[in-house]
Amino acid sequence: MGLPKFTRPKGHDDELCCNLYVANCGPAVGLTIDSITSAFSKFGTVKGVYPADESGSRVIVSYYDENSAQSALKALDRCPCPDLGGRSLHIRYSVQRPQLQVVATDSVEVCLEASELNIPGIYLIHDFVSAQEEEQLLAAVDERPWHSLAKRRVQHYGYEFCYDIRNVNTQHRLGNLPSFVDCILEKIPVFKKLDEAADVSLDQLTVNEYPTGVGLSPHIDTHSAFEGSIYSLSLSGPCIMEFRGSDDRDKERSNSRRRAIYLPPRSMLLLSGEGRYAWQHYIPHHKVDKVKDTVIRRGSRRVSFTFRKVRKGPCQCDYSQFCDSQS
Ligand SMILES: O=C(O)CCC(=O)C(=O)O
Ligand SMILES: [Fe+2]
Repeated sequence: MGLPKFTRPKGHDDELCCNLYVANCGPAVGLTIDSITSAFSKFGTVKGVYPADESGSRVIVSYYDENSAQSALKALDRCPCPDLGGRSLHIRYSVQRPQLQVVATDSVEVCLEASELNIPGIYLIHDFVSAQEEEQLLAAVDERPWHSLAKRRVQHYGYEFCYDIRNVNTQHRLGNLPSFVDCILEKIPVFKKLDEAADVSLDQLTVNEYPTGVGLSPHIDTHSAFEGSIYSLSLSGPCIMEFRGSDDRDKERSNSRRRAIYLPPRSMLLLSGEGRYAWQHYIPHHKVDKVKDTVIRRGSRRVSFTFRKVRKGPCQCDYSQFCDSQS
């Protein structure tokens, strides 16, 4: 049986419940599960004693009855416990995390191909760069200075992207895109076969480095900042990218407007048309992703190269409700 996952109760600290989080208690401090069970059984029938984490010195004592838990907490918290070698325990209430429910309602089938997504304008090409090119691209960015944001690091080329205004300062050009991305830019025109209208002359690059488990909040890239084609190359580690149809305010229906795609390293994603202008994209903050029936661990980092073309005039897209140029 898997380990039950417990957390602190949401409400007031002294709200009654059946489970106690007991610190300074467990095999790592010389107390067996049997001796802990026996000591806590004085206050009522113990349903189970489980490790609270990997430390070996914190356990969850679970009773059938709240009153038993309350009595144990009152008697044993911060008092030397004679049945446990005089050890002083630190005890709080704890509730079981509704984990299965979260997974069930929160998960969305992850597609492997963009065509399965059913979002117009989204395309994915696997193995867009070779393993050797991937290595060279990573080495090139690692030789250059990173700029640290709260949870990830970035580099900007061509134009700087300003996160506070979610836009670029078109008056301040940093220069040409660096020559180490030539091997990518040369191949970009193959997207024309998938999307005739794809922009292939790109002048802005943001490199993002995400540590394991770090994702990206839902957003639509500002319409007035960039033209209609946004390319994102994934390197080093995989992730999933989710999409949310942003006009859907009805929570009941929101699942039908949520889609997800698996982005393996070396794949190139194109967001264009409706997928670029009218769907939010984001990367869930997960350390592992469930893709079909396989659990895939995110690597120690994912590095993405996002190529865009800075817009010089107002956006005139057909999605005015999402367009900052038209509102
Ligand atoms: O990391 C990525 O693949 C996406 C980055 C992104 O959406 C952005 O910078 O706007
Ligand atoms: Fe984006």
